[in-house]
Amino acid sequence: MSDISGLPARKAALQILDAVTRRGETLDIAMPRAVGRMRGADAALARAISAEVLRWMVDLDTLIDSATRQRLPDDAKARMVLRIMLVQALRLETPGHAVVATGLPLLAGGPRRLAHGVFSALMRKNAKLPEAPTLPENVASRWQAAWPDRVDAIAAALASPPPLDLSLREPAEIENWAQRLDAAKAGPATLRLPRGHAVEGLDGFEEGAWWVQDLAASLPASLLGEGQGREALDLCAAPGGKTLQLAAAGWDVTALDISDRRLKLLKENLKRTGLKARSVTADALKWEPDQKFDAILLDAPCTATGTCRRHPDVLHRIFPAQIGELAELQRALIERAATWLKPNGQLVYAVCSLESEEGEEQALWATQSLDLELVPVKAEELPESVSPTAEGWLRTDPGMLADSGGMDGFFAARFTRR
Ligand SMILES: C[S@@+](CC[C@H](N)C(=O)[O-])C[C@H]1O[C@@H](n2cnc3c(N)ncnc32)[C@H](O)[C@@H]1O
Repeated sequence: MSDISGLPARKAALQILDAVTRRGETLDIAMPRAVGRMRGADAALARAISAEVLRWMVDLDTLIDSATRQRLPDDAKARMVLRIMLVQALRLETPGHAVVATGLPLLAGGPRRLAHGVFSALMRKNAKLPEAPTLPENVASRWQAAWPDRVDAIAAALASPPPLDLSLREPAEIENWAQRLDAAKAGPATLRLPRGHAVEGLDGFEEGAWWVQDLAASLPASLLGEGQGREALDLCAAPGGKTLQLAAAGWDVTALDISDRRLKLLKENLKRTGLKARSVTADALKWEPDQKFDAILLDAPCTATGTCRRHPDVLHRIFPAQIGELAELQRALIERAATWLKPNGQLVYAVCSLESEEGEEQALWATQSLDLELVPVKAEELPESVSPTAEGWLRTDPGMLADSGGMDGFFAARFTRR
């Protein structure tokens, strides 16, 4: 059945969506296994279909339910195939005949007539998706409780994948690189390009003049300022966006991560940019340093719900149990890191999460329970588009900077030892 042109990409999309929604796998883990050695264009199509289904799943289901007399079970294969078919017609501009030709074979031996009927009925009715995706119920209730004034803007930001942000190795060269890349300035060291560029083909890639990093992701490391040769520990460092930033800001960096595979990417990034850092493969819960540090950046493992625009799988595989487990790990990491600071040293704790249990609540706990004192973030340390919170923390969300492409959701707080 794979003789039908375009069918392998749809089969891969079905496999990816199954892995995310049934087994809780990330898009990034499910994707390589599903696409195997598929042509680049097919693999990109499989990812685009999967990501769009994950973004619009609730609204696709509303359409499907409006056209079926008997509600299809949530986990029915026919429902997933219909989501795949509809999203192509409604979001990816795939012609109806191609949608049908590549969709129905996915249901070999199954309810093909039903799927064909539902798809055709919705197309005849000129079915449409809303302007902004509807959040899955559990996500909506969490974010509504945490960000009642921001939740609509966050959902609206989910409608499209984000632009491409580049962090510059030499921020002083920003005007020059903005011109060479025809890019907009998004922050003092960040350039922004429309999405869709092949990164390796861009001017400056080979010479390591920049690396890909969302504007929001570049803010936590910037809170540690210039290193002037002092010692910094980048705890949970790989694949290394923030290690590169710290090294470029003159810190003598030790970059630690538990994952050898991810540290390999960090080393490749160091090589390409010509920046230097020591790398250590270790579990931060067991490792003991033989020195203390002037600065520690703890970009902790988290649910990554702040990256929902590029990783919409988080909308369907993160539940309170995962948030609770990660929050526990984060506390253990903060507790250890706090003991590795030199007197007057600074610790920045950061997560790319929109869950207050991983962000705001951790910062409060750290100042109440550990030997740490908050060093409030000041407005002048941040790009014009971002302000510190009243508490002196940094909080971004995908609905910020909406007119120029948004930004990831991040939380960061800076402490010193009491
Ligand atoms: C949010 S990512 C770090 C991103 C990185 N700071 C950057 O800017 O590219 C979290 C990292 O924590 C690492 N990690 C998870 N548990 C760890 C542990 N117990 N010890 C050390 N690293 C850990 C993961 O391998 C992952 O690379």
